[in-house]
Amino acid sequence: MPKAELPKAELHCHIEGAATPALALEQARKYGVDTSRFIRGNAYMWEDFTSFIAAYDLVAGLFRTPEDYARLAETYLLELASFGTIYSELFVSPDHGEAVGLPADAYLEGLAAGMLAAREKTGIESRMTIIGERHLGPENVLRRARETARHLHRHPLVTGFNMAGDERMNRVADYVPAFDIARDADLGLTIHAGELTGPQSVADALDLVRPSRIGHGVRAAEDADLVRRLADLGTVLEVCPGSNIALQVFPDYESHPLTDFIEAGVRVTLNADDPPFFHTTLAMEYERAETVFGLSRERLLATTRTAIEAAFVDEETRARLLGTVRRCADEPLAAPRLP
Ligand SMILES: Nc1ncnc2[nH]cnc12
Ligand SMILES: [Zn+2]
Repeated sequence: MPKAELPKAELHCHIEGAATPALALEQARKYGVDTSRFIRGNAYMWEDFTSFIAAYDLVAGLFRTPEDYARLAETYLLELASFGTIYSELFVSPDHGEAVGLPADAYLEGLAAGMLAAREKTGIESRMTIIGERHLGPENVLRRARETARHLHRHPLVTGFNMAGDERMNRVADYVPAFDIARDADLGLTIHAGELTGPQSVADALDLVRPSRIGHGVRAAEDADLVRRLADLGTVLEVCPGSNIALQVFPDYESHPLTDFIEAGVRVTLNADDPPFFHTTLAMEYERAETVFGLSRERLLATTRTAIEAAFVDEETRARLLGTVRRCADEPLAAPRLP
């Protein structure tokens, strides 16, 4: 563990989007796949949201067995732990497993093996939130919610339900039955909204899904009443500044509303979304929050605390992780002591 690392926690990282180009290239060699369409040098190639999702799907297609997914999760979590991350909530998408013939069960078991191996080696805690992909349509997301509710007991690391994908397609209302099933199954709820479309999608998410967290939510900044509503409700935003700039949700960091939300009392967390696709890491997000957005060390610690408070974990785990953050706040130069 490097010295004097501020404890970090993330609530928003898509596991397939965490594969580095180097790991993707190794997988491509293993399966004899030509990657020249989507990897050049050490970078993924895409230019807008649509081509990003296309590249992302091609990378996901390079992971085909439970062992591949175990390696992906363990590699990513070990990297997170190396810079002081104590908790990571991975967004996992069984649609990607199914696309290469890997059933959801085997997909989740592979990921869980990697998560447990990383915890064994470093103490990093992690959980999985199941993604329904919006652009695959309401029926598909509903099927995913039903299956997730059924699989809960077999996969104790699955604790949440989410919808990602192309927010420009269909209406939030079309997906309400899926979220109702997930809520009834006691899964934590979060939903991508206010990233590719405006504040109305955040308002719809609050009205119809009633999630405790929103993925991105940044375009809510265009509506002052909505920002007040987020603050009053205590809804936690999973803010991903590097992703927002890479996907041109905002032209530059000066236009990004992170600090406006904080000043308005909205609860925010820092996240990397799909780190290598957006040339970022969680460490870089924390670093940038300090150097570009001007957040103090106390504010960064508060951000980690908010993430742990909003994490989809059992109360015992939450208390233990909050204890780690508290000890670091008391001892400003101490590295996080993982259990
Ligand atoms: N930034 C993002 N927005 C919506 N869906 C995604 N899936 C992976 N990354 C995403
Ligand atoms: Zn996302």
